[in-house]
Amino acid sequence: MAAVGSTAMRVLDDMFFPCTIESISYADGVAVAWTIRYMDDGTIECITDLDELVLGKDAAPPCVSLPLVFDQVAPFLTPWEHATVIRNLSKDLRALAMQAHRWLTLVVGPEPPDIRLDRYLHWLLHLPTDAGLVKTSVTTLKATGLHVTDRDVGYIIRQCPRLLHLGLAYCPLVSYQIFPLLQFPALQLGSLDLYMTRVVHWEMLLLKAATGDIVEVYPSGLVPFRVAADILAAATHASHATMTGIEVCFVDTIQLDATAYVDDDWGAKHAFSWSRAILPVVRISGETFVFRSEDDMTRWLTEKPQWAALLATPRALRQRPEKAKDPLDEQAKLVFASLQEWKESLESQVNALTVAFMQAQEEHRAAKDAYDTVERQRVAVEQQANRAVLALSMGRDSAIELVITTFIGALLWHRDMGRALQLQHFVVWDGLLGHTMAMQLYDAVVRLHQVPGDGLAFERGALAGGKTGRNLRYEMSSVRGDDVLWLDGTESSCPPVIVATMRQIDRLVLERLGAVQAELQRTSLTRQRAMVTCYPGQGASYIKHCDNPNGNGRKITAILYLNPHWTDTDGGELMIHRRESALVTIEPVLDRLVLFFSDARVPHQVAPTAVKRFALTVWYMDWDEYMAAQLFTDECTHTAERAKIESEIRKFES
Ligand SMILES: O=C(O)CCC(=O)C(=O)O
Ligand SMILES: [Fe+2]
Repeated sequence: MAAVGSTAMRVLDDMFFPCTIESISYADGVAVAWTIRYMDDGTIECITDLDELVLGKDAAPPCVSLPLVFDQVAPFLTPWEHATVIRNLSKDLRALAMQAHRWLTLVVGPEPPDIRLDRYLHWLLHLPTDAGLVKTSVTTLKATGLHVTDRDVGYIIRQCPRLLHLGLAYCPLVSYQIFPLLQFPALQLGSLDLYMTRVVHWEMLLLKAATGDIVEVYPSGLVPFRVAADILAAATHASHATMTGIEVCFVDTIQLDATAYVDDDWGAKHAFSWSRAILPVVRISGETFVFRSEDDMTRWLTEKPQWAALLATPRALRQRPEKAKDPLDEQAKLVFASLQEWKESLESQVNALTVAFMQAQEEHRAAKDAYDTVERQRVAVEQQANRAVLALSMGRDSAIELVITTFIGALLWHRDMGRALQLQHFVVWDGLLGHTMAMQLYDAVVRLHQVPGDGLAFERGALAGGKTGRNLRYEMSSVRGDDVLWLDGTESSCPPVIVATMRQIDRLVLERLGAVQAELQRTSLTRQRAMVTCYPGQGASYIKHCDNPNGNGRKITAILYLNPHWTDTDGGELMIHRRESALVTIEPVLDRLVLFFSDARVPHQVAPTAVKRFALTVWYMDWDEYMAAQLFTDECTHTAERAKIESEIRKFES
């Protein structure tokens, strides 16, 4: 155990510093701190970690004392280094200085980067040493940040005859010319490691100017950087001057700060110290160089004043000399300009279309809103109307029902006409033909009734005819008091207005109503001949009946009334029988069309008429039912039917 006064070595970063133990502090009988005094500079320090001390016999103090070393180093130091660095370095320096001639390995590295220690290295290499006091090897020289050149490397090698390995880290300017040193037989140097060290293939650049003068440029001032090419490529303003294969461009758009760092193509960072914005970029045989500092450039320019003139007038040089116009270039420019124009016009079209599209979208949205609103109103009206029709069709007030039904017919037309037909089995539609055409039809019918011609003569309305219409037919004016004329429209003397009217009713029933009314959609409808009727007055009527009581094929009865002068007292109303003995009364006024299902759903009658009453009736047949009635009514049915009709007639007569 070491005692106060014994010698020791303080170990820091693998370095040994001789010291003596001044005092030892104890806590609970255990040593916790050692106060040591360094032998070289006499400073005192307190150590709490015993591992940092090597105690014992080997810890012999070196014979060189600090004042000696410091005195020799001092002349090489700047005042700043003197004040701040030397204290830390002195221990290293002294230890190293003792050993230089026995070094086997030397690694020169970049820390700390901002302290130039090449002077110390030179001093170290020349320092007389005492071989008896140094250790056998030193692995690392930590005095770094050296600006090592080929010359320095050569010097180190010559001064350290035992050096087996030399490592250079971040020494930027070492050339290939040092490699032959490795083969030099008098040296033992076995390996040279270049860690991130830029090796250039020239020591000195000889620039030959136009005058024939040679300009010497040392590598420490001019370094080829890939980034220099990038600077040049990025430059929007560069002035050029060329002299015998050397091109100098002054780039004035790159602002390099005094401390700008630029990566070179070895990945190393190089500090630029340019306070000016104008950066000369030199191109020699295709390689691009920049000066790392204004100092370097100044040195270079001092060698050759004509380059300085170039720098002094960079702005005058900025204008590139006008090239002779190449017609192809001109052509390309025109094409480019027209393409550019085209592109711009397309862009503006796209913009305009986008605006229009957005407007249209807006309008569409507004229109859709408006449509939705109206549609909602329509549905509400429709529902109200349907409710009213339904309520009335229960038979409470036939007069109002008629009005409502007519109203609905006028308002909602086909679709809702189909709905009305569905609900109440009949509909009334006023103004089928329009007044003019209706009057033409009226006139034609009256004329036919007055002046029968070409076989178009009215006859008494017949009854029965049975299911097929071919069985027993009879006339009985107390049952049916009209005169009738059947027309199919092909008769030569058939008035064209009748044909047009039939077509109009067809269009309504077959095309429109047939397309929307569910029951009619399922039926294949065909129209029969038209029947023109004239109730001659004097109380002529038609008693309550159904047009298709027995499956004779009639599906829809359509009656168009033709009485322009009808008044309340004329009678002849069509009376439709509803449930619970309610009656709907329909006046047979001009151009009023009544449609109803021909079967038992709509029993109806014609009230006694005081005046002549004209109408045109057509029946739309359910073709399947009609054909079945025609084909499958056998003789037996005929006989039974006939007997039944005869008994009916007797009943009427009695
Ligand atoms: O003319 C009318 O109003 C109805 C006639 C009728 O019911 C018929 O002919 O079957
Ligand atoms: Fe009828």
